[in-house]
Amino acid sequence: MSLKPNPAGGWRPRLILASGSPRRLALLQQAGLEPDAVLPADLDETPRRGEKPRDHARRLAREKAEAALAVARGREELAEAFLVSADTVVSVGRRILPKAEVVDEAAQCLRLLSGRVHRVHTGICVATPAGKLRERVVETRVRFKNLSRDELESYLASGEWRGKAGGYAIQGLAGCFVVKLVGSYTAVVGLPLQETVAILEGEGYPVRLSWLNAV
Ligand SMILES: Cc1cn([C@H]2C[C@H](O)[C@@H](COP(=O)(O)OP(=O)(O)OP(=O)(O)O)O2)c(=O)[nH]c1=O
Repeated sequence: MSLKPNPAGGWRPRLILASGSPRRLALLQQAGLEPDAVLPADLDETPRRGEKPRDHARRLAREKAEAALAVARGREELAEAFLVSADTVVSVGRRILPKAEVVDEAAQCLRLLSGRVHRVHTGICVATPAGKLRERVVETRVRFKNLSRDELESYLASGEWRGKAGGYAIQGLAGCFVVKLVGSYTAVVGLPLQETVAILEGEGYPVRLSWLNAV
């Protein structure tokens, strides 16, 4: 890989985040990584018939990466970049819960999640400057307390569920519902940091270079 000078950071390779999620940007920054470009992909996220939740998360992460790569190819300054995309899916058994857009959807999800264990599958896809795609799905099990009618209504009134897989955001008020979590907290929020950093480092991206000046 031939490195080009990067105005944002010496000679480090360019980094693209293929996501419009502010949580994913914040998580990447938490890992000391500042993307040079943010390229959200607009995809049809409907699950295929019979598609398993983890396969769905893997496929969408890859499709987001491919869509963003097509855009990046047309931009000289993004040549030879690393790219990161992700997709988060909440499931109960084989059932994939929607990304709640209206209050009824969120209410249905939360009634289903109340007092039970569910799974959060976050697919990640890392594209390298050499054109390789590395994929991984991180699975986390989360148990919610029994939600009272009051809790449910207050949560729905907060609006925090909007645009979130399974109709909740663990990093907000819904953190109060979690009895137990086995797996990766950052994967539930939207980007599993340990696994993302491991893939980037394994492919030669100098992740820890940017940690040197972290306070
Ligand atoms: C379960 C859960 C999901 N989420 C969010 C993460 C994702 O943003 C969203 C799931 O939808 P995604 O389709 O994974 O992502 P997105 O549409 O928000 O962004 P993009 O496709 O551009 O990357 O739900 C939380 O923020 N907290 C949670 O606890």
